[in-house]
Amino acid sequence: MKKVFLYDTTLRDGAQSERISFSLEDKIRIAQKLDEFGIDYIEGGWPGSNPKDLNFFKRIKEVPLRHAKIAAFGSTRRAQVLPEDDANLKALLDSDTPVVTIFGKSWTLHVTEVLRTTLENNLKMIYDSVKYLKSFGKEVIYDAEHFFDGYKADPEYALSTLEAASEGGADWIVLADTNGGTLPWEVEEILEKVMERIKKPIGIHAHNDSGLAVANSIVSVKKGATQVQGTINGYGERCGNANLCTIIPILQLKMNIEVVPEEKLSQLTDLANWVSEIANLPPDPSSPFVGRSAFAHKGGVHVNAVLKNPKSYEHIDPAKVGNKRRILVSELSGTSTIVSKVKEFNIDLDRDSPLAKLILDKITHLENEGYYFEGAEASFELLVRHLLGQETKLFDLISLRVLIEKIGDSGETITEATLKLNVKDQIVHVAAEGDGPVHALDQALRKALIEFYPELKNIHLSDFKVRVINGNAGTAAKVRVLIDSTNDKGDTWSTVGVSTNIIEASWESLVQSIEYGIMKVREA
Ligand SMILES: CC(=O)SCCNC(=O)CCNC(=O)[C@H](O)C(C)(C)COP(=O)(O)OP(=O)(O)OC[C@H]1O[C@@H](n2cnc3c(N)ncnc32)[C@H](O)[C@@H]1OP(=O)(O)O
Ligand SMILES: CC(=O)C(=O)O
Repeated sequence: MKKVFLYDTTLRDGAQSERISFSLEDKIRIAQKLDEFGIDYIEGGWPGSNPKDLNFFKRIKEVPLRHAKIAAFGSTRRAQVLPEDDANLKALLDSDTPVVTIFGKSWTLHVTEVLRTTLENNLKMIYDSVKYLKSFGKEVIYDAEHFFDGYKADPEYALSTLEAASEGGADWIVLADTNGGTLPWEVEEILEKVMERIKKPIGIHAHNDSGLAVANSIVSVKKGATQVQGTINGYGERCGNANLCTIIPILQLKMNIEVVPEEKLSQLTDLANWVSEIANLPPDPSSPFVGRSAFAHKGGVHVNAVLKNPKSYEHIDPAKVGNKRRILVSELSGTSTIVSKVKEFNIDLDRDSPLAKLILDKITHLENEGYYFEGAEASFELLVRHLLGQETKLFDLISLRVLIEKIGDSGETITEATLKLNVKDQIVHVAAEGDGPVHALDQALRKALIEFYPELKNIHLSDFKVRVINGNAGTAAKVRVLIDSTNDKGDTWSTVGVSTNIIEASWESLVQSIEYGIMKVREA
């Protein structure tokens, strides 16, 4: 099998994603990370588009890269302009990159209706632009925009556009499924025809509008394409681009094509999460290979089998891509799940023990009441420890009161919580204000406990989610409150509370969050 080159366009096509706006600093950091990971080509942006992209190419020249080549992206020359007078081609050359990628039109509809020029002139635009860039010694990648749609409309014309690029001296001909509507077998058939005519290295650039970008990329490689363009996490305009985080492990683990060093592959999950952090988008838990749920087992039957042999429900070893197996506890669990899960807390339980059965019954009952342990593993651990008779309670509640006062439509809302607790046989009575009822309760609880549990100062609430469980009961519906917490070491944990009263559900979740945080500090 020939070498397959990875071409990343997260910084250009990925940035065309609806919710993404990378800063210049973000772009530099992502480029460095992609280089370290072993990506062959990094498309940095369109220098003719905006000052940020222009500056990216200035800045990246100062950054020592180990492996990747930086590509600047743009279009062929404008219809009525000579290459040497074309502002876009000038900006590409000014970027001073070793690689320049230009896209041109393959589809007659785009030539006549979008460029509004003749079919003949479009061929000249492609040929002239590539030839001009080649005369400056650039590696030129020609992206044939809408190639598959163009081929379906007029195969001869679409092929003649590739010939124009090839004759102009393009080093690569990349076929783009720009609208993402092509099916894998169409890609295969069309690629075969292209390869009969064009004797240049071929690449694929697929969009995901039919959910087929990865499939179309993979069949292209199978047919002989040696460059795959895509983005980290599949970011891109509309439904995104081909997801390199899916393509890389498929090529490497299933098709035996080494595209990155093996040790880098085991950093793929970290890379995906890191880029999503920079993009300020939550990671997609269902993302193949790298998602948090990619190797999460929930059904009792699955967990039972995975514990006997992971291959029974895992298509690869998660460690190969830096991910990990997770066993989820829920009403769908069996005793095998419980035994395996409590082992994570260093508790050995026999599968046939009454305690394993008791924990399972309790979970099933509580989930029926609206609890959700899969998303609140700290609450599960506390529950197990209580059932084992281990004391984790920090205090006894004597009374709790929350007052909310607002006078007049424009008056400020004041929220105050009062707590009376028995902490280590001392009665503590405190009040605190907060931005809302949960904040006020949190503030009061901290005030009451800090002198007994000074570790509390390093525990913080990071997220608070409320979900109505039986919505048709209106305001009498039960609510589930999930609280995420963190500590100064970066550990995170989640707890759950359920009640028809949002304050009570929040209190339950809040108390557990603090109990768990203190328990972990003391264990350590
Ligand atoms: C398939 C892809 O993903 S291509 C990449 C798409 N990405 C972007 O568009 C992001 C960056 N784009 C931009 O910043 C701006 O659109 C610019 C700077 C490139 C152009 O801005 P403007 O000059 O104001 O033009 P505008 O965006 O309104 O229209 C695009 C022009 O490019 C022309 N054009 C489109 N494709 C090509 C091509 N392959 N070769 C030459 N010209 C082209 C269009 O015909 C249109 O010109 P016209 O209306 O005079 O015919
Ligand atoms: C080149 C490109 O981004 C496309 O055709 O989709």
